[in-house]
Amino acid sequence: MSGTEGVLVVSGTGTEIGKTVATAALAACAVRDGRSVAVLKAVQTGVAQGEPGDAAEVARLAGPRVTVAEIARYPEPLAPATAARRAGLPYVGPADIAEAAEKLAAAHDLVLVEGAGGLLVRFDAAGGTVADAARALAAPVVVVAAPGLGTLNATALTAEALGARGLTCAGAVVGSLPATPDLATRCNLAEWQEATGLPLAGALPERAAALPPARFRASAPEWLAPELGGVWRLADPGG
Ligand SMILES: Nc1ncnc2c1ncn2[C@@H]1O[C@H](COP(=O)(O)OP(=O)(O)OP(=O)(O)O)[C@@H](O)[C@H]1O
Ligand SMILES: C[C@H](N)[C@H](N)CCCCCC(=O)O
Ligand SMILES: [Mg+2]
Repeated sequence: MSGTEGVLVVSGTGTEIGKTVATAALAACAVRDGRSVAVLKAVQTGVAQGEPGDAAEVARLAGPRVTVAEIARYPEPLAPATAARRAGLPYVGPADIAEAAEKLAAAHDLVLVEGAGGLLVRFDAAGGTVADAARALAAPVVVVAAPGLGTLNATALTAEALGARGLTCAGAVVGSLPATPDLATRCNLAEWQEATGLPLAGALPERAAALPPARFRASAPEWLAPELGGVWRLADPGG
């Protein structure tokens, strides 16, 4: 089994797509392989101070051996730049994200950086994105995507945006795969690389986040391809 090290940015085709759950699975695989892991939720929006956000969800699923951190949070469930402006709070831009990730990387084998929403969501008034942070870090990007009808276009657009910025994709991961995939999903999985330009490197079952955490950690390698630290392979989806 190979795996991940250094800094990896976990982005996706949009919000509520399974980035946090996929991040927890990536972290769990690396911990199982004996690596020290930190997860940085760059900016959390839509969660009040003291409430559990994405970092807490990663800690719950991936376990106490994973260091979790968050740079800032803003109360309204909006893009970070918008939420910061409306709250009258300082922006957290790509350079801040890169600096925080580098600090964590000095003390961990693997740092996973989760953005907010998709790749081009704005973090500051200058329009800085998590793609800019990935560039500053020279970090590969994992693209978490939906499985069903419409995902091929959204994933291909994300692939183009990565390519235009000279960024490397570490693989696309389906964030939540139904137990009984419909026709579009089966066809999407079969055509993924050809249609999107990104290699498919895993798929989390839709029940993953509801599993008891110990079971989540034990099962995570089944959901991620060897290049992401697991043993997943695409079974014939019948598309
Ligand atoms: N594989 C899965 N199993 C169970 N629940 C899932 C799975 N994938 C996503 N979910 C649920 O869907 C919701 C959105 O997932 P998640 O929080 O990972 O999205 P996200 O892409 O990280 O969104 P954001 O942009 O807000 O960070 C959550 O309530 C999560 O528990
Ligand atoms: C609040 C939400 N869950 C995310 N944290 C932020 C998503 C911003 C998406 C912006 C957009 O693409 O329209
Ligand atoms: Mg998230």
